[in-house]
Order: sequence, then C-alpha cells, then structure tokens
Amino acid sequence: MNTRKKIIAGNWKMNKTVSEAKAFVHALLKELGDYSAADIVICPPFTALQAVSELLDHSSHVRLGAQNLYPASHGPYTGEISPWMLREFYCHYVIVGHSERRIHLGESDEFINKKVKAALAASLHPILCIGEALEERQRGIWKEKIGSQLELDLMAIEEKQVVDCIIAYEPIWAIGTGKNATSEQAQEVHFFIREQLTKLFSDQIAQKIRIQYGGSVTPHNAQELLACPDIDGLLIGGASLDVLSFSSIILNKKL
Ligand SMILES: O=C[C@H](O)COP(=O)(O)O
Repeated sequence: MNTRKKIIAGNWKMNKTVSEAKAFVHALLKELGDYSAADIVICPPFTALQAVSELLDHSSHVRLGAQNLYPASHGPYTGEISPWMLREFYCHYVIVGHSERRIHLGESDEFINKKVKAALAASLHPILCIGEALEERQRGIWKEKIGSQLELDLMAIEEKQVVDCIIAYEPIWAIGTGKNATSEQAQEVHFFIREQLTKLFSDQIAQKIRIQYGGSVTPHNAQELLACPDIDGLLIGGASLDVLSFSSIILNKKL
C-alpha cells in the first residue's frame, strides 16, 4: 500500500465560456461538499482562469490548473502566458506536453523540458503528459517512446524538484476515441514509468511521484483504473466537461 494521494484532474481543453465555467464550478462544489479523499484539479482555458479562481476557495482541495505556459517570465512572446501570470490566478498545476500540443503545435521534448523547468521554478506542479501513438504500440516500441519522453522531458531536473511533477500517461490512441487502455495495459505502462523514474532518479523518488492515466476515462471505467497499484489518479478530458459525470468519477457514484 503506497501513501500517494490520488489526483483527479479535468482538462477542459478548448471548451466552456466564462459563464459556462462559472455554472460548472458552482455545481461541482455543491456536489463535492467537503470531499477531500483525492486532490481535484480543474484546468479551464486561459479565458476562464480568473472567473474559476474567484469561485474556488484558495485553501480548498479543488485546485486550479492551466493547460499550458510559456517558459519565460515575460517578454515579446505574442499570444503566450507566463508561469507568473498563472500564479497570479492561484494556479497550482499546469499541463505540459499534452499530445495535442506535441502533434498540432509541433512541441518538442526539448521545449517541453523548458516548460517543466519554468513551471517548477514558479512553484507550479507540472502535469507532464507522455504516451505512445497507436502505430508505436502496434510496432511494440511503446517502452522506447515513453522511456525517451521521460528522459528528455525531465532532463537536468533535480530530485528535490521532480517530486512536484505529476506524470500523466495518455496513450494517444485512447484520447477522445472512446477506446480506453484496459486496466492491465495501463498498469503495465505505469509500472514501467515508475521503473524508469527509479533509473533516472531513485526508488525513493519514484515511489513519491504520482502517475495519472488519461484517455477515454468515463464513470464506467474510472474505478477499475484507479484500483491499479501504480495508477495514482486520472486526467480526464470529455467526461470532465459534465458536472455529473466528473463528480460521479470523483465520488465513485453510479450515474
Ligand atoms: O487531457 C485529457 C486527455 O487528453 C483525455 O481526453 P479524453 O478523456 O477526452 O479522452
């Protein structure tokens, strides 16, 4: 039995206006009551961060996360947002390296490594997303892909800092497809990730780092995934957009 507290995060991606976000948070807080068994994180788009931040009690167990940052404190980076701007809204977490940004915006491991470091330097917890494509799984090279992402994305990060990272294993073939990894497949990869963290850092550090699963999580498959020994939480896309489905996953309630 490990002592890692579960962490369940909702990544809203490019969804919800400010008024929709506010309505969601009101309803979610009502549903959750004084629940505190897991850390809960909501990651709205930048435009709704301030509104959501104002609705969340900053000492609350429901924390605010951003979906991205730029690895500089300020300057001529049109359209970008710095870690310190996120801190101003009391963000505690920031998603880094999501496959949608790697694929659509060409983000490299080198750039993602800079983002992880920038987040940590601003006392934000990076949720570092890694995962293989369908073709890489079919060719049997998922270990090489995930091992390399971990090594490059966490390059030159000290042990005392890396414990503040959360790793999210998101097989690309499972994202938004309705085809989640089975709990056996996910546990196998999470175990591998922890082994790699042991090699890169130490067993003591690897045992502390929380590893989330993401990819077509629903109220129907969440508990089976969460029951796996190396799955320490979930990063949820589609099912986090609806209060009842997100809260039923958190509270383990039947819909
Ligand atoms: O960040 C979340 C993931 O990309 C999973 O998205 P999904 O739950 O809609 O498959």
